[in-house]
Amino acid sequence: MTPPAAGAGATVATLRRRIAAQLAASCAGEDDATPDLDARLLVGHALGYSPTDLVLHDRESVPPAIERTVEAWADKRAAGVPVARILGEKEFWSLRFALSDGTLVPRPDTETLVAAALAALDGAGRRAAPLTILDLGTGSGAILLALLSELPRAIGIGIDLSEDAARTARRNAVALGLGERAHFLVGDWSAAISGRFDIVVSNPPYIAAADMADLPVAVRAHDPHLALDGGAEGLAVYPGLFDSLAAILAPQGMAFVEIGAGQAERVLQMGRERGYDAQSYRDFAGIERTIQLKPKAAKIGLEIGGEAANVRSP
Ligand SMILES: C[S@@+](CC[C@H](N)C(=O)[O-])C[C@H]1O[C@@H](n2cnc3c(N)ncnc32)[C@H](O)[C@@H]1O
Repeated sequence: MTPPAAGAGATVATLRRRIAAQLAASCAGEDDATPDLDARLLVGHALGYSPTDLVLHDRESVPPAIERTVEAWADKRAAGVPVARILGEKEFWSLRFALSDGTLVPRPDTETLVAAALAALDGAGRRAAPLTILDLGTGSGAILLALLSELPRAIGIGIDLSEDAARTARRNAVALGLGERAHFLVGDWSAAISGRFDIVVSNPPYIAAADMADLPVAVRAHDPHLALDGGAEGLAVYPGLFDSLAAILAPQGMAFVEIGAGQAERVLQMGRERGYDAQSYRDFAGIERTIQLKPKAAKIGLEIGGEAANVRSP
């Protein structure tokens, strides 16, 4: 079907189809292109409708100013800017996260880590316990805030080296009504943390140096380098992070870290060499995406705390 021309008094449906056709043409040949979804997100955002609600409003006419806004956004999308960067927000765990220059766009794959932590807590009968959570490299706060939204008695600290990210995470916590239970600090991983946590989570940078240049432009040009660069083999952060667990993980605590495709064997090994029980969880594509570490020796007692010192508030 030929998409309707611009300027013909667009309805929601005609605008959506025209934008989808423009985006399909601009991304022809890209495997992971989603022109229909992108068009729904752009039109829906401009009109204040969710992508699913949009279909209920298909016959409404679109005010010309909104049509022009959507057209400008579509031109940016066609030039390779991700939808989340155009709109300045991304949904993660069905929650809305504002983004800024210093934050990674949270990825659906990372929901594997959230689901793994919740499943492990359910298995231990601890979902309703007064838990403490530490999120290292918190970015937009996606992991910590998703967990807090599911764990009514938990409190948490998110740390990022990027002050911009820590500020954005704090804004997200307040916007999501979780500001009382989430605190954000600027710091170098857990260097300045004293106290032990029931749950330590991290999605560290894990792109290998050789792969950085091959990343899609949407990632390479729009996600912060600090959030991506995992050193020569992509595994540079894990040894230090795992070493630090001895000082920050409660005796019955659990750590969950995200990994890249093909990294599971070596990261599991790093965890086991340090005396942890280690297991992996797969994402929806079947890729081992999350590693869980648990101290082997069953120690008695649970330290609640997580007192942060010598770190700057954003
Ligand atoms: C892959 S991103 C993950 C962001 C977020 N947790 C998520 O899953 O969407 C890695 C994060 O680690 C942060 N980071 C990098 N080096 C760091 C360091 N030395 N100390 C603390 N955070 C760091 C980056 O700024 C970035 O926000």
